[in-house]
Amino acid sequence: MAYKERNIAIFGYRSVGKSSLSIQFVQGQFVDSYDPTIENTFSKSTTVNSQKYVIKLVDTAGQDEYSIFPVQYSMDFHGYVLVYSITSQKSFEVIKNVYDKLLDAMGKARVPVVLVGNKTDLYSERAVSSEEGRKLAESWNAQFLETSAKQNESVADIFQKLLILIERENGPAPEKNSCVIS
Ligand SMILES: Nc1nc2c(ncn2[C@@H]2O[C@H](COP(=O)(O)OP(=O)(O)OP(=O)(O)O)[C@@H](O)[C@H]2O)c(=O)[nH]1
Repeated sequence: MAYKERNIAIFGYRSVGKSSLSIQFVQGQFVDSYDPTIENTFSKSTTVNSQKYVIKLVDTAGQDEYSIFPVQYSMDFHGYVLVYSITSQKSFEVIKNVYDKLLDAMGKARVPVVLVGNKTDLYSERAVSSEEGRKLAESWNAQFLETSAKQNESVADIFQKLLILIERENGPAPEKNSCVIS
């Protein structure tokens, strides 16, 4: 069966776990060291609903509230993973900012996005409630997940959900209703 190529970029404040989520998804391992990313591209095949996909995953350099949205990420990308850490209110504020800039750069009212609250294993340091995350995602019409890259919790679900969203966005138009009212 033919496979579909999907380009996905992962955004978020510094140190929220973008690289760790990418490496956990692509290589199935967690590296407990911190090495700030400039930009990294990963490739991974996966199957969702019997459709094969090859994902090109671009792990970006951490953004902050002053970052200018890198315009190259608004072109040729099918969907986005927006990550904050549940231990950092600051990272939650930054991700709202990143989302606004992303929409501006794309010139669209909505884009396929999965909002991810990472580091659930650090539950004693939680600073952002699940409810806050869920509400933000709802306001964006996006999907929401909490994950732990460390414990490989819900990491593959991020990409499964995003591929389904992208499919909806790019899929064939719904069949016209052939019912004629006279
Ligand atoms: N406990 C815990 N630590 C995590 C988790 N995910 C990432 N970390 C740690 O958080 C630190 C930053 O992780 P990275 O994956 O490098 O974060 P990043 O968002 O790619 O960082 P930048 O490249 O600076 O933007 C590292 O020390 C990771 O080991 C997680 O789910 N749980």
